[in-house]
Amino acid sequence: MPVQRSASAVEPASADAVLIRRTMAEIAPIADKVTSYFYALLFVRHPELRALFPAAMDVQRDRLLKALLTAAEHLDDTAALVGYLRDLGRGHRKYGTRAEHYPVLGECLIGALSEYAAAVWSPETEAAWVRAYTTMSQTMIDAAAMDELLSPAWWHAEVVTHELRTPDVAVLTVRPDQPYPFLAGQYTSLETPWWPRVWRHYSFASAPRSDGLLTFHVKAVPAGWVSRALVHRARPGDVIRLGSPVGSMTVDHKTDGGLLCLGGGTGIAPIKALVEDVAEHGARRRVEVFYGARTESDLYDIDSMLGLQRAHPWLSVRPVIDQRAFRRLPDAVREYGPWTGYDAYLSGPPGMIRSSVDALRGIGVPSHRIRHDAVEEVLVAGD
Ligand SMILES: NC(=O)C1=CN([C@@H]2O[C@H](COP(=O)(O)OP(=O)(O)OC[C@H]3O[C@@H](n4cnc5c(N)ncnc54)[C@H](O)[C@@H]3O)[C@@H](O)[C@H]2O)C=CC1
Repeated sequence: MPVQRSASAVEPASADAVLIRRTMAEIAPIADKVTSYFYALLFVRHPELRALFPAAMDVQRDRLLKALLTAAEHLDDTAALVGYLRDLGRGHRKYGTRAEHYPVLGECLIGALSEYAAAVWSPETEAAWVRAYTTMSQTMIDAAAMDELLSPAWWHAEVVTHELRTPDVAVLTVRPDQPYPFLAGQYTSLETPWWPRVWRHYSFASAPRSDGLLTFHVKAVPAGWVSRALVHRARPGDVIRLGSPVGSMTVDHKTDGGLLCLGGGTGIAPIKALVEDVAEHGARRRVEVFYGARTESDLYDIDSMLGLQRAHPWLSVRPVIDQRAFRRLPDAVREYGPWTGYDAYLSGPPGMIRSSVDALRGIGVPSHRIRHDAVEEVLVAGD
């Protein structure tokens, strides 16, 4: 989830924040070594915790570091940091993380940092890390405990339909074992039975339905264990696990402004959910969808998007095919408009999101009207 800076972010850095940022700057060039050493310490000292992590640790290593960097960056921005840590704490329930694991992780983290940031390490630095880690982990523990009262740590969901739309894109429908509340535009984490403890993000491809079924669009990517299993191996009857819904790319039904939606490739999934959401709320707000794909055959969901367009006079769907027009999605959007009074929703590969944000800002769409999931989340989505 993107971390929104709050007003307090302009305050001068505290003494602890200065020491922590100094450590992070010191380890930045050797970050891989530090995270490997951290996990080595953890698994040697506490072998019983190895079972909480996936067999292959590549993505996991990056995630720990990103979380640390994000926390260090926002250390003096309490409101933003607390929101981020609460999400992280809730998200860790599905891994089986318990309150007593946090001090153990903290000791190994400080062990790894003191080893690799020896040049700037001092008793004051250590004390700053202990204080920061204790406060941050307590926020995660409290959020997880609150969440436990409200929802399960994960849901089982049975695959009901599996439709191969192109040689590498499948549309799956699943039935959760208990009610699964979410909002159109959100995403979840998903684990397959073939790669235990390897979780990947997927957006819901439809608004909440009365029969409780959920839909996902999955593209098999070359080194993507989860995506390849979902596309080429999953069949009706298989049972997957789902984490809690997350994400803030949702429709504000208190306003009636237009929605400008850019969906690139399987990024069309949450856009379709948003369209259904607007339709269900009976609002007559304009929704303009630009659906980008590399080739005609990659537009795997165009028939159902055009079906929605026929059913709803307030909706327009424009396919943008790279090969045919020699231009990409953001260029096409620039040619239409102006987009005054519209909120923009972007979903697709990280490069598309970045260049669409630039294009929209360039034609005067204010940043606060541009919504998308954090690019770091999209990077590990769908592997
Ligand atoms: N919530 C979200 O933001 C979601 C994101 N995704 C992500 O969307 C991606 C979809 O991948 P594919 O279907 O293989 O898409 P793709 O690589 O085939 O590209 C789809 C469209 O994006 C455009 N595009 C790609 N890179 C661009 C760039 N640098 N600048 C401008 N336009 C660019 C292409 O021209 C094409 O129109 C995955 O990375 C997936 O993780 C998927 C679902 C939801």
